[in-house]
This record gives sequence, C-alpha cells and structure tokens, in this order.
Amino acid sequence: MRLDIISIFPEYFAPLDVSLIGKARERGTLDVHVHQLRDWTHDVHKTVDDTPYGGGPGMVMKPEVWGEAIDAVAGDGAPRLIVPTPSGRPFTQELAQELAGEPWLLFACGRYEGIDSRVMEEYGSRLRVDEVGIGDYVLAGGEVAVLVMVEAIGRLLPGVLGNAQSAVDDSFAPGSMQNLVEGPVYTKPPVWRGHEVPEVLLSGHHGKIARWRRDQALRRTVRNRPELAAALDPDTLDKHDRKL
Ligand SMILES: Nc1nc2cc(Br)ccc2s1
Repeated sequence: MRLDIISIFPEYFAPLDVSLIGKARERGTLDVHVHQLRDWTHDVHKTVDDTPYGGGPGMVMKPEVWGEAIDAVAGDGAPRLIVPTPSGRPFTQELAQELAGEPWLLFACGRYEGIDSRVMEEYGSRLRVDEVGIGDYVLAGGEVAVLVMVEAIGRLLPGVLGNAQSAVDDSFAPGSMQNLVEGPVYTKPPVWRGHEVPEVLLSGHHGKIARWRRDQALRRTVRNRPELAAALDPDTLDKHDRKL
C-alpha cells in the first residue's frame, strides 16, 4: 500500500518510522511519502490560508495551494483521498478494514478552520473522497487524526501483526466481535499483589475460556458502550448471552 500525506507539519509523522508501521515500511508493505504543503505556495511568506468568506473567526486553507499539491502528488493516478475533519463520517474498525484494502491512500491534513470545500468538490468528480472524523472533539489539525488512521489501517495489512488472529479478535472487528469491545486480559504471574487471574483462564479448557471471554466482552460492552450493546444483532446472541 502506498500512503501519501500532505501537511504543513510533516514532522508530526516521525512516529511512522517506529514500531509496527516502521517495520512495515522497512519490509515494503507500506510505502509512505510525507509532503510539505507549503512547497506548492508561490509567495515569500508561503501563505496557505486566508480569511473565511461570510466572516467568522479563524482562517481557511486556500484551494489553490491544495489543488497544486494534490495534482502534483496524485498525478494521473487515482488515490483514495481521505480528509480528516470533525464533521466527517466516523472512522471505525470497519472503515479501517475497508481502507486497508486500498492500494493508494492520500491524506490531506487541514489546519485552522479547515480546507476550502471546493477542494473536496474538485476531486470528488474523479477520485473517491472521504471526509472522516475520529471522534466528537476538535483537534488543532488533521495530523494526529492521520496518525490514528494510519496505525489502525497499517496493523491490518498482511504480515504487519505477528499474529493475524489478533486483528480478528479486535474490539469492533467485523464478525463475532461486531459491536463488541474486548474483555479483560491477563498474563503471568498467576497472583499479583493478591489479585488472582480468573481460574477459568488457567483451566486449559478452550471451550470454557472462549465462553468466559465472550461473557466478559458482552458485560464490558454493556457497561462501557451501551449504545453498541443496543445495536448487537440478536441473531448473533446465543441463549447464554441473553441471560447476561
Ligand atoms: N477531530 C478532528 N479535529 C480536527 C481539526 C482539524 Br483543523 C482538522 C481535522 C480534524 S479531525
């Protein structure tokens, strides 16, 4: 997968050199290119923003600069254009899975009050354009949102996770974990400061362990994410689940 990221703060993406994503880049699973938006300005101050039409606070990012940048990076190709914004569609595990199947993603990192909407209109006619949010709060720019999305997407690529099963068991993963969060996890020692590991996990009885884990996932989902629990497909709940 090729990833292009356009930002006025390319240094935000240094973390993509480390850990899982860094190793995926070394292996060639991920081909990441970060671009400085100001490289496509033509004035001495490298201006990327201006006051909003209609008045109001803050500044809006100029369409001309973004147009030149995206034209230069995309060329005649057809990357999927992802624009992080608080007003976008929710970024979910399902969308991460979908984006992990794309050959080329181009992330446009807005700042200030956002990018002039005509940029998304312009490219919507020839590229798949998704305005995507990572939660109901406002950041200072799209860079951190891109880091979140790149990590969530990158870990789903073949060979990135040491154990591919981990992604299947992820919270929210399509299939048996749809609309479920994961339950508690434990490792050695069996007793730590008087806290014992649940006995079933030491039993070696895989059926009972799987049942216990699902119960714990359901209980945690009901407690922490009641709106997900309400959306659980009744057909996926067996009679035992319903008793919880
Ligand atoms: N939650 C989010 N906040 C922001 C702010 C800006 Br400015 C750009 C993108 C995003 S995504």
